Order: sequence, then C-alpha cells, then structure tokens
Amino acid sequence: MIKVGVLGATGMVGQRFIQMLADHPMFELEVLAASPRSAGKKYKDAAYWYQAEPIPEEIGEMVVVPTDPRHEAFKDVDIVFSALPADLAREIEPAFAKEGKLVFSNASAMRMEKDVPLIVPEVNEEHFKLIEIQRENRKWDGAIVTNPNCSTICLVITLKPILDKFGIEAVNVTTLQAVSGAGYDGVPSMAIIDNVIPYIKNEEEKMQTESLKILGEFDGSEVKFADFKVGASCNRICVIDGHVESIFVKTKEPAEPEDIKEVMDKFDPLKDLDLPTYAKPIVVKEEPDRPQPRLDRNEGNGMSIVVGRIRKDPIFTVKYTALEHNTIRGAAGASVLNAELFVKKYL
Ligand SMILES: NC(=O)C1=CN([C@@H]2O[C@H](COP(=O)(O)OP(=O)(O)OC[C@H]3O[C@@H](n4cnc5c(N)ncnc54)[C@H](OP(=O)(O)O)[C@@H]3O)[C@@H](O)[C@H]2O)C=CC1
Ligand SMILES: N[C@@H](CC(=O)OP(=O)(O)O)C(=O)O
Repeated sequence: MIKVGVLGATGMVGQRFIQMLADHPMFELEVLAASPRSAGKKYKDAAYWYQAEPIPEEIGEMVVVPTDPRHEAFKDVDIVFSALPADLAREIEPAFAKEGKLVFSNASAMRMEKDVPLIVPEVNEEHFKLIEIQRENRKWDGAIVTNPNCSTICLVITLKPILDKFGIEAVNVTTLQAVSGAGYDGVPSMAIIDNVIPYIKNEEEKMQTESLKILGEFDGSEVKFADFKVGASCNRICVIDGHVESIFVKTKEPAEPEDIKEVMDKFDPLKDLDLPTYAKPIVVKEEPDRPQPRLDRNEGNGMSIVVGRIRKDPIFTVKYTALEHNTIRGAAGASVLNAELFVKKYL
C-alpha cells in the first residue's frame, strides 16, 4: 500500500477524491489537507459534505492538516492528489514536488508547462516520460503530473480511436456543462435555473490547446502537438453532474458512422492492467435519445464516456454526442487513474 494525501480535501473535487480513495486497494489515505480555516478540525466539522453517500466514518474523524509539505503528517506520504484552486496550485504543487512527493493534480495551473505531463491514461501514457525531463529541469525528486480540464478529457477519449484509425483534419465541439464543474459556490441558482449561460471563462481556450498536447507525440525531449485544429463553444446548463458534448469530426481517411462506432467500441487499451479505477473508456449507446446525464453519468462507476447518435455530417465526416461524469472521470477519477497507471508501470 502506498500512503497518499489529498490537498483541497474539503472541496467538491477533494470529496470525490476521498470517496475514491477511502477503500482503495493500492493507496492508503493518510492525510487530508485544506486551508488554515479547516486545519486542526475534524474532517466532518471542517467540510461541508456535498455527496449523497455519507462521509466514510474513519475519514470524518481524521484531523485536517495545513497544506504544508513539511508538516510531519506528510513525512511518510509518497503521493498527494491535488484539488487546489489553480492560483494556489501554482505555488503549492511545486513545493510538494521539491519535498520529493509525486503530485497528481486536477488543477489547471501547470498543465501546459512543457515539462509537465498532461495525461489521460488511455490516450497518452508515453507522456509520463516527461517526468525525467521535469526532474532534471527543476532539480526536484518528486514530480507533478496533471490531468486535463474535464471537458477536454471527454473530447480526447472519443477522438483517440478515430485519430489512430482514420486521422483527423478538424474538430468542432459544443459543450453543455454541469454546474458542479464550477464548484459549489460557482454558479448562483438564480443565474442557472430556467437558463443556459453561453460562457465559461477560459474553457474554450483550454479545450482547444490541451487536447492538442494530449493527442501530440512525445519525441524523446518534448511533446509535438497534434497538427489539426479544434474549435470549442462552451455552455453552462442546469444539470448537477454530467457534461454533454456535441462533437463534429472531419477525418483524413473516409469513415462511415459504423466504422467510427466500431473503433470506439473496441477501444480498451488498458484492460489487461487490472487498474482498480479503470472502466471501459467508451460505451456506445444505440438508443436515439442517449446519452443523457441523469441516466448515463454513472456508467463504469462514472469512469466511462457514453457516446451516442453517431451519424454522418454533411460538412464534417461524422458527428456524435458524448457524456462524461465531470467530477469523477473529469476530475478526481482522472487523477486516481493516472496514479494507478504510474505506480503499476512507471514507478
Ligand atoms: N479537471 C477538471 O476538469 C476539474 C478540475 N477542477 C479543479 O479542481 C480544483 C478544486 O475545485 P473544487 O473542488 O471545485 O474547489 P472548492 O472551492 O470546492 O475547494 C477548494 C479547496 O481548496 C482549499 N483551499 C482554499 N484555500 C486554500 C489555502 N489558502 N490553502 C490550502 N487550501 C486551500 C479549500 O479548503 P477550505 O475548505 O479549508 O477552504 C478546499 O478544500 C480547482 O483547481 C478546479 O479548477 C474542478 C472540477 C473539474
Ligand atoms: N471549468 C470546468 C471545471 C474546471 O475546474 O476546469 P479546470 O480544471 O480546467 O479549471 C467547468 O466549469 O466545468
């Protein structure tokens, strides 16, 4: 068992980490860290617990510690999962790496740094090799590994099998994103009920750049970004969990909807590794009115992307609808799966 901690443990993503780590076969959850407001309190008194399932009992009794890599609580911890706000992550995550910790981060701060791997295990595990370059550049023994923005994860998982088989010339995506993506206090109920908000700060830029890094190739010294364009248009809708994306793809080689369905259905690159959080990455639905957030977001314990409505498009080659549980597959689950794969194959 590897001892792990969670930074930002009281927040919305931190709580998902706790749910996924409380009874994990590879990781032992030793440390919960949060702001000075929470430090010193029992977790159950510090956190406003948003999840439908109760706080695991032993977790509720744990005392929250300050987010300080030199705090004695972190002494035996090898891995920290970060659910910190991005501005804090930029300062705090490097401090943990300097203390020799492996940081698996959800935050956007370090994702586009040239020597920081931005990993989706099914898509670009070879980018883990950037860690050696990072350690050399930054003179630390730890490492920072990031996972992408939630909307980007959903997009690239569906693009990967298409790219490998048919090549891609262009992608256009429109998102319908759940309110949980903005955090508990992120979108006021008066703003979102009976409404759609056609703007999510920086989201389109992240989708358009992160996806090309992830789908790019590591050449031994850096990642060469994928050479097609992604256009994104992002909207907030009145759903609690589950981002929906309407995706249009122009392929290099001809492809029929049946071909796309087949490559997506067969896409299962890590199935033999026995990773505890892994689920079939893409589940294709045949019903004409699926995927839907309420019905499909828990597919594969929230780790599968559910795709439906794969059909021809008169301008692009194909179009389809994809759904992702944004705080599981798009956040905590993504980091945990990164760590599982890293420990199994790269540690
Ligand atoms: N990959 C993805 O797609 C997603 C990523 N995220 C990212 O995950 C991160 C967390 O998001 P979310 O859980 O919604 O945020 P929340 O606001 O719900 O939680 C923030 C957490 O950070 C802690 N914190 C705040 N200030 C400090 C401080 N000064 N020092 C130490 N800890 C502090 C809070 O502790 P306290 O309770 O004590 O204040 C809390 O635990 C963000 O970077 C967000 O962008 C989120 C959703 C999806
Ligand atoms: N912006 C995303 C969630 C998020 O926090 O993204 P990022 O990790 O890129 O900051 C949403 O609102 O749904």
